[in-house]
Amino acid sequence: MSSTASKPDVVVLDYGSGNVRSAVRALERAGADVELTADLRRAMDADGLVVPGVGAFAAVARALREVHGDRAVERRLAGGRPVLGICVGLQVMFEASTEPGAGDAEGLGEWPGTAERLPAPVVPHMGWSTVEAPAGSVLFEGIADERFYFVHSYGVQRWEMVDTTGGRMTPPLVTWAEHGAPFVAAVENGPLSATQFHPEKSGDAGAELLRNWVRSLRSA
Ligand SMILES: NC(=O)CC[C@H](N)C(=O)O
Repeated sequence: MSSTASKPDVVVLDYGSGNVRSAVRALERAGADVELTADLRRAMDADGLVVPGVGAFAAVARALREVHGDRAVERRLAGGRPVLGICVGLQVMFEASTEPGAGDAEGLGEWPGTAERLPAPVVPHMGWSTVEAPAGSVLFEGIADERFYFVHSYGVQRWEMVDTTGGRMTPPLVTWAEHGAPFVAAVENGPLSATQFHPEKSGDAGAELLRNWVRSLRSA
């Protein structure tokens, strides 16, 4: 996909998150022209916006708001323009986290729900896990049986969004994984997608997932 001089294919939002460089490299390998920036105009104009995230939920939510990343996400979604959250970038698309220090830190609340500590004997969940992807998933096309790399202690363990439109709303596609309990591994909800795992650290399967997302930008 070749971007015009006026805009990149993908902007990775540069707001101090720790995994931006690896995300940029992985997206470039997926065939996208990528720009790392916090410039809101560039973030709005790009075909896709990636919101990476590592570290504490509250710090990520605060840093995102400090560059008005919340505004970029909301305006893009209002216009049906694709956004991909990664790791804490998935968690902050929900309402909250019970992570210490999160206190009353609010996520963007694009989906109802809370990230809660995984009830497993060993936390963080650090390693490769398989996922249960629903039929029709675009992100997991051709890779639904693969394993992906996770590094997290919190996860959204209940999907709380309900369809109040009587079936007129296209239901979100929720992919699950398990570590002590089932948790949301990925969501595809119209223009908003997110993964709890790190596709940029998930080898060939992660690279294919990013290629699937970059290809979907063409039809957005
Ligand atoms: N990989 C991370 O940065 C961890 C994210 C989050 N603090 C969690 O433990 O779930």
